[in-house]
This record gives sequence, C-alpha cells and structure tokens, in this order.
Amino acid sequence: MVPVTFPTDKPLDFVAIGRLCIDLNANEINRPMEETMTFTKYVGGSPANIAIGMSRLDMKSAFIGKVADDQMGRFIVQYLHNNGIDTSGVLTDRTGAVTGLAFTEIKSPEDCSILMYRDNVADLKLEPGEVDEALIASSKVLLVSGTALAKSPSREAVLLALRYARKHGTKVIFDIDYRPYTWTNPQETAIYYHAAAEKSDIIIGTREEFDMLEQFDGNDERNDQVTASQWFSHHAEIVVIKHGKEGSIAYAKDGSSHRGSIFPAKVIKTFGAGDSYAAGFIYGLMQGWEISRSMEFGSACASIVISSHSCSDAMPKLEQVEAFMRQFKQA
Ligand SMILES: Nc1ncnc2c1ncn2[C@@H]1O[C@H](COP(=O)(O)OP(=O)(O)OP(=O)(O)O)[C@@H](O)[C@H]1O
Ligand SMILES: O=C(O)C[C@@H](O)[C@H](O)C(=O)CO
Repeated sequence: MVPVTFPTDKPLDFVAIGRLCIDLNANEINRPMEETMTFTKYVGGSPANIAIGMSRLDMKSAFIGKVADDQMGRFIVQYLHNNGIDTSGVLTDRTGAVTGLAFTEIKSPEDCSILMYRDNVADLKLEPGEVDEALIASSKVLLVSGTALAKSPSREAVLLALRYARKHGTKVIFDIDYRPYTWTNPQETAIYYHAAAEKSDIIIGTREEFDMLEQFDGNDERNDQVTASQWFSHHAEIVVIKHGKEGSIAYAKDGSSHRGSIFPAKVIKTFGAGDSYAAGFIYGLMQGWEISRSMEFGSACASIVISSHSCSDAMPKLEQVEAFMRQFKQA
C-alpha cells in the first residue's frame, strides 16, 4: 500500500521555503577553526540543500525565499538555477540585508560544529505578500524548514505558505531543523514549531528537535511512539525521528513503525546527514515506495553526503545512490 498519496495534477514536484545561505567549510580539517586558514564556499541552508537534493534526483523543484543584493545572493540564485531549480519565487532584498554564513568546523569526523553569522540576514526578511501562492498551488509538496519561523516577517510568510498549501491540497513536509541562533527563547520556538507541525502531513526531526517542539505537551517521558501519536491527532500521516548513526524510526498513521538502519560511511563531517536523508526519503515516498525502502534510500544519500566535504555540492544523483547501494547488496 502506498504510504502517502501525493497529488498528481500538479506540474511541480517540490517547493521549499526558508533559508538560503552560504556554507564556508574548513579546508584544513581535523583541527579547530582557530587553526583554519581557508574555506570552500558552497550554497547552504537546510531547505536549499534539500531542494538541491531533490533536483539532483530529477524532481521538478522550486524555492521560495529571499537573498541579499550582493555577490553572495547572486551566487546562490545562479547555483539554484544551474541545478534546475525554479527561482521565480526567490526575491532580492533591497534593505541592505546580508547573506547568512555557516562556517563549518571539522575537528574530527564525529566532532563538527557550525559557527553561524545570522545578523540582519536576507532570508528572514521574506514578507508574507512575497510568498507565491500559485507556485505552492502548482507543487505536490511544500517543504517548510523550521528555522524560517525564527523571526518576522519570515515567520508570517511561512505561516501563510502553510495556509496556501492546505488550501490547494499541497502536501506539507515539516523539517524541524532546530538551530538555536536567531530564536529568542525555547518557549517561542515551541509555539511557532507547533503552529507549523499541526498543519503538516509529514514531520521529520531528531529526538532533540521533537523534545524542543513538544516542551509544553506534558508527559516528560517523550518517547518516539508518544511523539508520533500526538502528531497523528493533527494532520500528520508519517512522523520520522532521526537518531544519527543509530539510524532512524518512522511511524505511519496506520499504526506501523519502521526502523531505518545506516550505510557505512567514510565520514568527513556529519553535517548534511539530515538534509540528504530528507531528500532521499521524500524522493522515495514520491515514487510510491514503501516507507522502509524510502528510509533506506535516504540513509544511502546521507552516507554519501557525510563522506563528502560539502552538503549541497555533494547531494547525489539517482545513479550515484543506486551504485552506492549496490555495493552493499552484493556484499
Ligand atoms: N555517522 C553516520 N553514518 C552513517 N549514517 C549516518 C550517520 N549519521 C547520520 N546518518 C544517517 O543520516 C540520518 C540523519 O542524520 P541525523 O540524525 O544526524 O540528522 P540531523 O541531526 O538532522 O543531521 P545534520 O547533522 O545534517 O543536521 C540518520 O538517521 C542516518 O540514517
Ligand atoms: O542550515 C544551515 O544553516 C547550515 C547548512 O547550510 C549546512 O549545510 C548544514 O548544517 C547542513 O546540515
């Protein structure tokens, strides 16, 4: 049985809304950033990474967001365009806002952190009136990345995008994507995350992100099953909880649960696992695959990306994922 039914009468497969930033990943790895002298520039931002991942997997993708009126903003738009992503929903800020920067520190394969520069960033200046309703209406899926709820007017733009999606029968996928910067306090985070999660058909997050989302929901023993049951009482059809190298678990509204294992990886940096997993998982569901097969595909995408220096650049094409998975099937 197909786990999720996506609309078929829409020309676009996927549209994401939220952060467009620049990753500056340390070239001198396995040391603290204090000892790093050079970085490589990539397009970044969790929803941008996922949209790039979807496009690499031949899904017709678009983006709704805002970039700075500078070289970085133009680099981002050009990169999305070059990767087949419809950028008609990406606007340019004219207030002097800047591009968010994510400096990735790679102390060791398992000890990575991100230094975020996010003051006065363009992506959080997306106005509700700048959200393209027709673009959302023409897409099978809208992906909302939680950090876009961190500040107005982006917050209201995302809440309006959610209303458009529900109005036009576009499936909503909420990637919780909690990043502590920009938020004023955890209570604010939970309230706005709740507003998004209650309108979502598929919710993806780590255990910690769900704990942040559910901090007012009582029952301190927040286990994965309790979490899933709570969201099924709203719109959710699938709830996925990611557990790093322990894999993932998905719950479906039909009562089934599915454990996702991982593929061995020559880890360079752990960042990008969540975005690539999401792209592969969503791709699988949109092919009509079972949840377990979609999780497996997402895990393969994740292993490929964490074995690479970048996130966006490393998002794999279909044949690359298939070749990667065959290694383990033949073993
Ligand atoms: N070390 C690893 N080796 C192999 N697969 C991994 C590893 N870490 C994560 N994964 C895969 O990627 C999926 C998502 O990773 P994780 O749970 O770390 O999400 P995340 O915290 O959102 O990731 P990110 O670090 O990109 O924010 C996991 O469920 C697993 O399938
Ligand atoms: O989403 C961010 O702001 C950081 C990303 O750009 C970076 O690629 C990452 O952390 C992916 O998980």
